[in-house]
Formats: sequence, C-alpha cells, structure tokens
Amino acid sequence: MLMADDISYAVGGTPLLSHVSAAFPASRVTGIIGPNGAGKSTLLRIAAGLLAPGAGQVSCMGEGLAGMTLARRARHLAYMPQDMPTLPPMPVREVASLGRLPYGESPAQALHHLAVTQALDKVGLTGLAHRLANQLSGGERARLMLARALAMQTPILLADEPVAALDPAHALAVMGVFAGLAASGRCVVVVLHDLLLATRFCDTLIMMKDGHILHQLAPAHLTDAMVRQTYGVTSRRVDGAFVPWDLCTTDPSDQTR
Ligand SMILES: Nc1ncnc2c1ncn2[C@@H]1O[C@H](COP(=O)(O)OP(=O)(O)OP(=O)(O)O)[C@@H](O)[C@H]1O
Repeated sequence: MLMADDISYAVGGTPLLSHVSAAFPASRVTGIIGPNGAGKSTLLRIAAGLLAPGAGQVSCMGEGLAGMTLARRARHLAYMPQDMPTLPPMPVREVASLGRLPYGESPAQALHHLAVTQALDKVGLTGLAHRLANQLSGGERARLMLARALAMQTPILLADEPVAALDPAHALAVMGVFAGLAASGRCVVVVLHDLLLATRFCDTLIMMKDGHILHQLAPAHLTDAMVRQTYGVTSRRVDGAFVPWDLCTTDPSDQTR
C-alpha cells in the first residue's frame, strides 16, 4: 500500500535516515518502535510526504508520492502528528470536520458528514463534540487530532505516538480502533513507545535505531536480545506481549534480568 524505498535524509550534513526501506501493507497495523532520536518521526513524515527525502522514494498505492497533488495525497493518506498544534476556540466537531475538506466539501457539508460522527465516536469524544477545542485536556486533544485524521477515511493512516498522552483505557480503545481499521483493509502505521501495546496490537514491527532499521518482524519473533540491543533494557514476554522488565522490578537478583 505504502512503500519507502532506500530513503536517506540528512540535515546540515548530519544523516537522520540512512538507506531505509520499508513496506507498509494493507490490512496490517505496522508499528515503528525505537529509542528517542531513532528517526521514527522523520521516517513517518517522509512517508506522509511532509518531508522530501534526500535520496530514495515513497510510493503510495503504486504511484510516486512526490508526483501526487496535495489534494490527491490527502485522499489517500491521513497523518496524525506527534506535536499537538494549538487548537482554535472552535467546537470539537468543527475541528474534526476539517478532515473532510480534501474531498472538496464545504465546511457546512463537512460538519454534518457521517464520517465525522463516526470518528468522534471511535475516539470517545461524542460527548464533547460541542466543547471548544482549546479547552480540551492533553489526552482529549490527542484524541481530537486522531478523530480529524479518521474522518478523512483514507486507505492509509499514519499516526505518530497517538497514545502517548492517553490513559490506559483510551490507549487500549485507540489501539483497538487501529486493529479494526486494518481488519477492514486499511494500512495503519503507528509510532509507539509502549512495547506492550506495540507487541500486542501490531502485526509487524519496524525497530529503528540511529537512523537505521534494525529489524522488521512479527511481534512473535521479537526477542529479549533485540529489545536489549535497541533500548538497552531487559524485557520479558508476558502473555505474548513484551514488557520492559527493568521497569517492573528493582530486585537485582531477579532471574529474568
Ligand atoms: N530539523 C532537524 N535538524 C536537526 N536535527 C533534527 C531535525 N529533525 C530531527 N532531528 C534529529 O534527528 C533525530 C531523529 O529525530 P526523530 O524526530 O525522527 O526521532 P524519533 O525517533 O521520532 O524520536 P522520539 O522518540 O524522541 O520522538 C533526532 O536526533 C533529532 O534531534
């Protein structure tokens, strides 16, 4: 669905990504994981067409992303940024309805579109639809940005740390939404720091470090050695999901360390 082919990207002579190739298929949730500064957001922004790679190319459903008009790109691909923009004093529903504008809908049409209702429902914001967006809490704002992206109903959704500000219940719900989108044939790519959610909900993991991809694999094939190599922490598999074990125990004699 979305392919990054031999991407390199540098700023001021400093390479941020070096020869990165990745395939993001339909019907899958692909998780991009790795330590701070690994290049995850840079890769996602290049995959979204927001940054032009220094070398390599991105193709979107068989078409070069660089050659697509902005409007066409916006009908194929939705992007949720890591940094929350300052939201205007506009009702929540109106902000979410901005996701419909790539379809050429007038703001009034967009506001009443079913996709907006469904998107707000998916992120649990139906009850806050008439509140002003600038009054929302951090987690609520993150869910609104996700609702705006969901309202676009694109075949591809790219989300940069969408659950970082969410409480456990909403994080679980949002990961469930991603799984549902993939089950309906969509391509979902999500940057995550939560190893537990990544290994539980993603179909494929891309592990990055220092601007390189170290591993691309199914969570079932992730090993403690890979986690240690990538993050420098000990981990443990619990019911199929990986938990950074150094966060769970202070006992230096713990046999699992
Ligand atoms: N415009 C820029 N100029 C200089 N360095 C940059 C620029 N943008 C990103 N970087 C650096 O590139 C590296 C990768 O950044 P990126 O945001 O892709 O990391 P990340 O893996 O998403 O990290 P995090 O988990 O902290 O969000 C970082 O070391 C960052 O400081």
